[in-house]
Amino acid sequence: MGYERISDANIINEKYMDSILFEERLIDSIAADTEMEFLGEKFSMPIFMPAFSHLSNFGGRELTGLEEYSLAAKELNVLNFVGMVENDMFEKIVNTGAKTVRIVKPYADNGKVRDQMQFAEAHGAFGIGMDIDHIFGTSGYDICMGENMTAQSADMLRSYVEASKLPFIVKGVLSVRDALLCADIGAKAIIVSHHHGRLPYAVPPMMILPEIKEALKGRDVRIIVDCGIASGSDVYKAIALGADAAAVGRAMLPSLEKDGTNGVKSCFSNIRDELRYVMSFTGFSKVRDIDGSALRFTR
Ligand SMILES: Cc1cc2nc3c(=O)[nH]c(=O)nc-3n(C[C@H](O)[C@H](O)[C@H](O)COP(=O)(O)O)c2cc1C
Repeated sequence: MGYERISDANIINEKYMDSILFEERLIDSIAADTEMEFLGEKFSMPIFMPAFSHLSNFGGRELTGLEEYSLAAKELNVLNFVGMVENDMFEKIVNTGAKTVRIVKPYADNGKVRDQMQFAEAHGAFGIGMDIDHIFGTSGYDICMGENMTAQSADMLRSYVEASKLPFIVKGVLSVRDALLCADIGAKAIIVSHHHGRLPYAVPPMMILPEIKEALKGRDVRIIVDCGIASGSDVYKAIALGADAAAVGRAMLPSLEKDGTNGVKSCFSNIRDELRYVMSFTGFSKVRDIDGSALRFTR
């Protein structure tokens, strides 16, 4: 039999997540509750919106997909994220009333980075951040939607943190080394992610998560995980391995496309219900109590 090489980090990631199984702990268990706290605010579940961009008006509807999922975030009381957008679109998103983190691109035009961060702060963002895993393309620095990206030093990141009163979140952390640098520059949270497989053979975020969690012990840095998270079981595994919350991106796209805000609400509610179910089955009634003791690793 031939051996087929797999470099796609999305496939490697799915296989890793599916290799983790649950024990049951039913005696003395009570029905779980999915409320949680993140950076001083209460949310209904540890399941956050993704930092998306480029979503236009699905089905010819009036609002863009970005606004539709932001409305769902507001109605569900979950933390909202948005990625590469111009200021006018950011304003529409924040005006939905969703608590929103703006993830700014590592633009080569540093004035644009600072302008977008300042705009976010002035218009009521919950937090700001940067996706540091979108610096490189295969020919050098990446170009996205005609915008050049460039390298970001620790000093540059620190200067963004110092320029704002908002919590700063670094997205695209996939090593203990970068996680510790994020703590050093004063980031309040990181998103452990490979940005849907930008790097071939990228380590599954959940595989490296326990090491990152351990390295950040005693540092004031919260952890979010994304990539391939599509069910309550996936969210549970992320939390059990050390995350405070997980973000669901591509898995909610079909519901968003079909039914807009209501589709996303129903998708997230289903994921939350499965999370609650697995928590109850494994003996954890509160999100903050979940640990890895009910996980079984099969590889
Ligand atoms: C259509 C689309 C647009 C995205 N735009 C951004 C972006 O502008 N900024 C960013 O940090 N990540 C962006 N992402 C990456 C997601 O935030 C997320 O990290 C990635 O899709 C992995 O999560 P998932 O597997 O749940 O989709 C985008 C992803 C998709 C599919």
